[in-house]
Amino acid sequence: MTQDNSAPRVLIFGAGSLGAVYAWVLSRAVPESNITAICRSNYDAASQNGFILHSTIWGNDLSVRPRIVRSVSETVAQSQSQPFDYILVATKALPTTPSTAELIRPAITPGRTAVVLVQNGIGIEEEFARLYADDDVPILSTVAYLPATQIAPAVVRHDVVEHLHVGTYPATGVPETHKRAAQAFVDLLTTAGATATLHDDVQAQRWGKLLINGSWNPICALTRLKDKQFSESGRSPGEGYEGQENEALQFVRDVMHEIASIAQACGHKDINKDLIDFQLGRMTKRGFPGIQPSMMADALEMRTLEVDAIVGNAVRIAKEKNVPVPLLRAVYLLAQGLSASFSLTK
Ligand SMILES: NC(=O)C1=CN([C@@H]2O[C@H](COP(=O)(O)OP(=O)(O)OC[C@H]3O[C@@H](n4cnc5c(N)ncnc54)[C@H](OP(=O)(O)O)[C@@H]3O)[C@@H](O)[C@H]2O)C=CC1
Ligand SMILES: CC(C)(CO)C(=O)C(=O)O
Repeated sequence: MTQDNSAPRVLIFGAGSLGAVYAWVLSRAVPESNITAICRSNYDAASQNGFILHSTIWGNDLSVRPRIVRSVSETVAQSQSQPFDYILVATKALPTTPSTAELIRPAITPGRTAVVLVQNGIGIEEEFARLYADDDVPILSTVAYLPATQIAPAVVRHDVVEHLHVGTYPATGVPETHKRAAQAFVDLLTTAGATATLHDDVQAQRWGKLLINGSWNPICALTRLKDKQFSESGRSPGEGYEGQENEALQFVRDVMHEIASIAQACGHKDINKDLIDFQLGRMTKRGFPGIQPSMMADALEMRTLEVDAIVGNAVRIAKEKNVPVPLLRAVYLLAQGLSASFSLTK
């Protein structure tokens, strides 16, 4: 495949559900030959057919054929001196050895490559910021509203919503070139026809999204119910639904309140009751059975759960700030236990 030197070059590390969606999205703004996807379990399928996307927003049977490689070293050897403009990290945010920050480092050209973290959770940027502290590498932290599931190798279903919130990490004290890299990435997605918003400080968006992920993701993973299914499971036989919040939904709301009180203790005053109503409303407006959060997809396949990035880090911050979070702590320990059980039963 010949590359277009006038267009940005993108490396996708973690070409699963979100990685595949963004490969397709970006292919509407840059040639497929400028996009490289590092694949692991879906390598054969992606090499043969590219990625197939079925989306309620963009349509069915959409396909994209980026360059497919197995590893960072393979792509570095192939690309010789041609630097990547963006490395999209769309793996689950898991504590691995070596870390993801270490794994992608050989593909980074300081002064040129921006690292775009497309991952849920809180505090996920720190391993990258620590390792690249002495290098000129913009770290773009992003918050994705994009429910997507890989339903077969390299085949992804996407539903309902698509929006990426983008900002530098950290929000302040970074060179102006890092702020420009964030703007350029938003412009690239907008040119591709996607929805992206630039934020001076994207951490408030992270906490706002954590209301959803810190509650629904582990609750759906633990119960194996989609969000709407769980909320309806709290209704007693014969009990009406409209206008009445049942026990299950009240429980999710209570967990969200604990997450909001941690965010407030960190200075994010907008993570409040109104935002909880809004985030809960996303689910109540949806038709039955609702959506399957990414952690539920992992639980059904008995894969390690992203429980520390999404719940554990928030519980640890709560402890530091003396914020009582008994429900969130219980959810964390149960989800952590479930995740640990997978390696025992495999
Ligand atoms: N799915 C969703 O609806 C949403 C997810 N998110 C967040 O986005 C992030 C990505 O989630 P999602 O797309 O669901 O994740 P998936 O599990 O679908 O995809 C992750 C991909 O990363 C690959 N991968 C992991 N480690 C490596 C490695 N060392 N080398 C090469 N490939 C690797 C996996 O390969 P393998 O299959 O071999 O394990 C898999 O293909 C998460 O932080 C999630 O919380 C945010 C919003 C919505
Ligand atoms: C809840 C959802 C789908 C929102 O986009 C998500 O972030 C996830 O599944 O992890």
